[in-house]
Amino acid sequence: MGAVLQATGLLVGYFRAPVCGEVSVTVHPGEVLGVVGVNGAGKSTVVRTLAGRQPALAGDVLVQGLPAVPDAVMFRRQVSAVFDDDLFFPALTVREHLLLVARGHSLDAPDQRVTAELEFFGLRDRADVVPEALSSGQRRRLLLAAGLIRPSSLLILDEPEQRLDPVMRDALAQRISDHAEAGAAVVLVTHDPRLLVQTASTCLVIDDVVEQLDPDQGAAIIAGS
Ligand SMILES: Nc1ncnc2c1ncn2[C@@H]1O[C@H](COP(=O)(O)OP(=O)(O)OP(=O)(O)O)[C@@H](O)[C@H]1O
Repeated sequence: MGAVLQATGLLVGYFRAPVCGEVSVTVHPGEVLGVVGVNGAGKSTVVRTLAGRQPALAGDVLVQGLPAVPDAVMFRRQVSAVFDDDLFFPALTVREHLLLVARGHSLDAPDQRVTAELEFFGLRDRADVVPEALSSGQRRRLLLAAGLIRPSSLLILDEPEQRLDPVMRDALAQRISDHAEAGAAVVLVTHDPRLLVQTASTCLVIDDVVEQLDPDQGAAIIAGS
C-alpha cells in the first residue's frame, strides 16, 4: 500500500534556524508513528510543519502525494490535526462545535455521530454549555472529539494526553489504534510512555540527530533511562 505521509530531508524551525536534525520518515495506512523527545526538542515544530501549519526550512512533505499546503481543500480533507490550541467559538455549545465539524465534512447522520462522540468523550452532560463553562480536561476532550469525528487519512495529535485522566487516556489509546486499524496513518507526539507503547508501531526520537526506534526504546527515552 502507498504511503500516507512521506517527509524527505525535512528541516523545521524559525527564522531560518533548524530546531532539530533532518527528518525523513514514511507512514503507511494502519501505522502509528510516535514522536518523542525532551521539552524544546522540536516535536511540535515538526508536526506543525507536517500538518502544513508552518513552512518547512527545507525538504518535502507529501500527504497522499499532495504537498502540505494548509489552505488547499484536498490537503485539508486528508489531514486532521489536534494541537494544544484551545481555539473555540465562544458562543457555540459543545454539541454545536461537533455538529459544525460533522456537517462541514458531510458526515451521514451527523446528529447520531455527535451523540456518539459526546458519549465516548464523557461530554453528554456538558453538551449544551459553551467551552468557557468546561473544565480544562473537558475542553481537551472537546478538541479531541472534533479531531476524531471527521474522516482523515492522516491524524496528527500533539500531546493529546495532556489534562486527560487515566481512564480517558486509555480510551484514547484504544481510539487511536482503532483509527489506524480503519486505514489511517497517525502521528502522535507524546510524553506518556504507556500511551506510546499502547499505540505506536514505530517511534521517531527528535534531537540534533533524528532517529527511528521501536516504541519500547522510545518509552525508555521518555522515562529518561
Ligand atoms: N514561534 C516560535 N518562534 C521561535 N522559536 C520557537 C517558536 N516556537 C517554538 N520555538 C522554539 O523552538 C524549539 C522547539 O520547540 P517545540 O515547541 O517544537 O518543542 P517540543 O519538542 O514540542 O517541546 P515540548 O515537549 O516542551 O512541547 C524550542 O527551543 C522553542 O523555544
